[in-house]
Amino acid sequence: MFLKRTFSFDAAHRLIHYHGKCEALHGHTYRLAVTLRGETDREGMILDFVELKAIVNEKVLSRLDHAYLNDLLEQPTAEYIARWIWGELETPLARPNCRLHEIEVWETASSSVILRREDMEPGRVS
Ligand SMILES: Nc1nc2c(c(=O)[nH]1)N=C([C@H](O)[C@H](O)COP(=O)(O)OP(=O)(O)OP(=O)(O)O)CN2
Ligand SMILES: [Zn+2]
Repeated sequence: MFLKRTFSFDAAHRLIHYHGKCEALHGHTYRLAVTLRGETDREGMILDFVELKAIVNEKVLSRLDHAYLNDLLEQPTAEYIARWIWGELETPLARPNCRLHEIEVWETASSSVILRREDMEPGRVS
């Protein structure tokens, strides 16, 4: 079974290895979806939504919201932001009954990237 919770954060960035309007400093209201895959525990939950929110707030949103993303990543594309978020969340969300399955980052209402566990396997190009 899959469990998903969505979040949002506002951040500024510029794409330095890019020729076009996104080279210039600008901002987005990003949306983030965190999906776990697992089995229900004795409380009937894959993971308490409240706990998921607290972990994502502490590990990710506290660092990305109202931040300049180039301070964190040289080229803060949605792809690299998703990878960074995966690295921050994989261990804190790991449980005997579930683990991180997917990160989706929307840069605009119509554009998103999806990063799944299989993309993070060694040797995969992602
Ligand atoms: N594969 C990717 N392509 C682009 C990324 C990215 O992260 N991954 N990022 C950008 C820019 O950050 C840019 O801000 C997004 O541009 P655009 O989609 O044109 O966004 P707009 O808000 O201007 O959307 P409109 O629908 O044109 O108003 C570029 N590419
Ligand atoms: Zn942008």
